[in-house]
Amino acid sequence: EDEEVKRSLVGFMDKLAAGNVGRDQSWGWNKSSDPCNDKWIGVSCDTLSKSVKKVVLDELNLTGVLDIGFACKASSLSVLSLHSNNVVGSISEEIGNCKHLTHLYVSGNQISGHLPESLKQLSNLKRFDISNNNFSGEVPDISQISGLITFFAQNNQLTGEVPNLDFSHLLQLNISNNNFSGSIPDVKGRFSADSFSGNPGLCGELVSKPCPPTPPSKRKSNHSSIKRFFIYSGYAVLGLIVVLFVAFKLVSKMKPKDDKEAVETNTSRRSYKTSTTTSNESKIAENKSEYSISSVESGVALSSLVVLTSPTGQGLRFEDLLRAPAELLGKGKHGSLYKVMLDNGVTTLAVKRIKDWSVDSEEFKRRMKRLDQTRHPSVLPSVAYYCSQQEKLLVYEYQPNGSLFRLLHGSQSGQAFGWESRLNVAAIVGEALAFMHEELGEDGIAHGNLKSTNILFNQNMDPCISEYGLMVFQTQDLSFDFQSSKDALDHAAPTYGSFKADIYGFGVILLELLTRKPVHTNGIDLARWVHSVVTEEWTVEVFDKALISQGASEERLLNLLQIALKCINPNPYERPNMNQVAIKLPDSSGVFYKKSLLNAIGSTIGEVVKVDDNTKNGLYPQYTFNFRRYDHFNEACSLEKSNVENFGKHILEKVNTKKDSSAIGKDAFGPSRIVTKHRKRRPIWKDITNGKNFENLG
Ligand SMILES: Nc1ncnc2c1ncn2[C@@H]1O[C@H](COP(=O)(O)OP(=O)(O)OP(=O)(O)O)[C@@H](O)[C@H]1O
Repeated sequence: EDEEVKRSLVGFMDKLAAGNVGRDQSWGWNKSSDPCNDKWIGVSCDTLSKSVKKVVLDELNLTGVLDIGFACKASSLSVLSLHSNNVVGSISEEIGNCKHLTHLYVSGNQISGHLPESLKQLSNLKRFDISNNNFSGEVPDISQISGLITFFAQNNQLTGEVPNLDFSHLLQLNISNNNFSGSIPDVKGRFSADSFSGNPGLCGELVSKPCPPTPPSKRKSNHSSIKRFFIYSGYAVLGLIVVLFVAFKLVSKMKPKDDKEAVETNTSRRSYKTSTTTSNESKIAENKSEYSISSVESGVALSSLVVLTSPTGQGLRFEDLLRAPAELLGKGKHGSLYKVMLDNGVTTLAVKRIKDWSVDSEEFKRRMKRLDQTRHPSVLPSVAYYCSQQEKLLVYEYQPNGSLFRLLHGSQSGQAFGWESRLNVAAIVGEALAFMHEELGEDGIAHGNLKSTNILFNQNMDPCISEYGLMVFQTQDLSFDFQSSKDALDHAAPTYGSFKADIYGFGVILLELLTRKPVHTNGIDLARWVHSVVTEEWTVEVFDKALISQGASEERLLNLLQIALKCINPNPYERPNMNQVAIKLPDSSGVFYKKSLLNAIGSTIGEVVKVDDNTKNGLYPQYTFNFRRYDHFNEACSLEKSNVENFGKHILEKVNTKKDSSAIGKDAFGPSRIVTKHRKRRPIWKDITNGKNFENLG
């Protein structure tokens, strides 16, 4: 780091740790050493630029004063985390200098004062947690930070209206126990009353407290329109009741006949039965398929397919599934998996049939509902499910590019799966898992069966976690390394074991990425093998030789190995939680950022006409663009590198060498705009999930 930054950081720590008896030499943070080369405690650096990227000083009993100004002298700082210390002071306007900040975590301290206006300038901010402090005053308008996904500010003394946030993109919100007042805005059905409770001045439907009527002066002008509105609504409601009544009568008359026809037309293939258990109304409400079906195995009439909110499932009926040809993809420990191509010739689904499910039907339905509400772009959502006493079926979108297991250990395992790609998989999966654990911690829903066959690649070769929440961890499933802690876990809540088993599973995935060795070979367990090699100080031996020959830095390999070893600690109580793991992983947002920027450039200047998916060979995809705006310039430009900025320059060079500026037109972008215009805009989850729809970015 450069001298000035180093001095500021030392100043930052001196203030923060003032009077901290626990601080010793081993922490670093002094002028005679370097934060990156000498590994100051809590500091992570960018390996190329050797500049400070993350400062994580959680639970260190720090009791001094926070001086953000000093910290933000490290201009590439992306994560600042001071969870659970006893730090005082305030967040000053100088935080605006932390332009690259993506995560700000200061919860559980004694920080007070107003939030600075310059927060608005943190356009890269994704997660913001100031909960459990003494902040007061109003929250500045940060609605422009569209990449913000977490906003936690509970248990402070904040006042004014509910912060103006981009609710359609925010994934986590908690502003409970403050002094906010006024009406709760439309949160797009994404948050419940819990996010707002403990603010006596708040009103609105969500907190079941009607807002006071608008003052008479305002009301008067609206009076006649309100009156008219009520009169017409009255008529409308009356009309609707009549229509529903008639429809109900008609449907109940026609229904037995319809079902009979259905049974008759389908008996040649499978046997269908009408449901006598559910009323028509509840069928509509639960979005169930039209037909109920007898169990595939036993022929007993049971409940029907429940279609969830994912767009792929809309209109899906059980009979569509049964009519379609199914190909058995594999039989795992917990059931079989079928690839099902629907009649429409477009939709391909993967149907998991679970046997011996240890959870009762009610619990299963509760899980499915919670999982449907908890979306992350890198977690494959279930499209629909079927639940009977005898069996459960889970429907997912089919993912065409196989699993991480196949990529690492499949038949073409000779092919390159580069270091950067492996780091990206680790980062994306780690962040997604941390998100799910945080969201579903209270519901006790962990993945339960995390392994490389459950990490799938979608059509863009982005990894996603599949089958989240389907299994409940049982101590008899413990692998060798768990045995020593079996007793301890037997006495802990089962859900605790599930979350800790996920951490273990993630650690094993990291080991697979680092070693390219399967989890079990000839009776040898990968985790045990790595442990034994590391304790005998043959550490370098564990790494995949291909990584070393590709020039992966030993330091980064060792860092990732350290994380993996913590995750597979035989004692589950000593394993970190997923948030602690994710924060240590390389930053995955860069991956999303590059991808969406590519798409942004594409949609602005032309069309992506071809994508060569080289990812299987360990390369980035190659995009070929046709320029829309520059008609005379109708050549394609391709990009082989991951480096988007070079790509921007490359396009501009081409445009500029044409020297025919009149043909480019008035609205052509100036040289810096293609790159910088989109640079400020971080991708939002929706952009990432729907890779083709990037118009808004333009
Ligand atoms: N949605 C999907 N799209 C494409 N392939 C999938 C999908 N889900 C699973 N697969 C693949 O199908 C194969 C069989 O899956 P299955 O879940 O039955 O096996 P498993 O994960 O090895 O075992 P289990 O989950 O029962 O412990 C695996 O190789 C898996 O990667």
